[in-house]
Amino acid sequence: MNYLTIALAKGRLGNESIKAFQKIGLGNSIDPTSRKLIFSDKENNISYIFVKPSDVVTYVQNGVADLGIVGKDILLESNANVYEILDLGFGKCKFSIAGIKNQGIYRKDEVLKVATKYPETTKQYFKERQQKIEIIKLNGSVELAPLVGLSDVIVDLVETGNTLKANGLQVIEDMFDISARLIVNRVSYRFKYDQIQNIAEKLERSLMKSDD
Ligand SMILES: Nc1ncnc2c1ncn2[C@@H]1O[C@H](COP(=O)(O)OP(=O)(O)OP(=O)(O)O)[C@@H](O)[C@H]1O
Ligand SMILES: O=P(O)(O)OC[C@H]1O[C@H](OP(=O)(O)OP(=O)(O)O)[C@H](O)[C@@H]1O
Repeated sequence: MNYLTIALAKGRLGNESIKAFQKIGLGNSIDPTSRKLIFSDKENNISYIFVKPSDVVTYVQNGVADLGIVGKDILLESNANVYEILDLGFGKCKFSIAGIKNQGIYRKDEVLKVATKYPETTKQYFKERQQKIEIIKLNGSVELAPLVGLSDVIVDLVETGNTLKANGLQVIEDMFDISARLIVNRVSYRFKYDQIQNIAEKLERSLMKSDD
């Protein structure tokens, strides 16, 4: 049996990711309350490493990890050279444009100021719609930007809509559906195909069961 390394995100997707592996009889070596960043499961020949959500792609793309779980938002933004083999169905939210007023956002001759944590996805989206924009790159609390006049609109993740509502904002346009995805290093997928496919199929089957 080959040795597999699996990169999981700390934070929001962490617990769901651990649960997904535990449902298929893996991941029992992980202690979510610990500050440790690496857990080895010698019985199943697997190591789990815990990294920042946006770094999961980096570890998988470089082959340090064979597999990873990451939000589709990060995949869109990073344009990573990895295989995305399964939609895991958790971490569901939408990538949306939001603003103070529900008015047309497309102002062909004017530059629209857009605050976001996701500059690449935002640039691409507006380019396809021939809207000139100025990106204001933020690292969080993006909803604040239109309130204080830093931007006209924001591009951010929306789940319940509570953050928008609490700040007097509303969705103007939904861009993409987001959820957690299982990603695989391209070389690992060739050389460890059976083992990886086995895990992916088990995860998929267990997801279908929990949908019932
Ligand atoms: N409100 C949300 N509802 C559902 N899923 C979300 C929500 N916000 C983020 N996510 C998903 O969870 C992933 C991780 O989000 P999390 O909030 O843990 O980290 P982050 O704040 O984006 O990253 P960092 O820790 O680097 O600041 C996101 O990439 C996205 O796929
Ligand atoms: O629609 P809701 O259910 O309110 O969720 C949306 C919020 O969740 C995420 O923020 P997060 O909590 O990760 O904080 P951040 O702003 O620091 O990224 C996202 O950036 C929104 O702000």
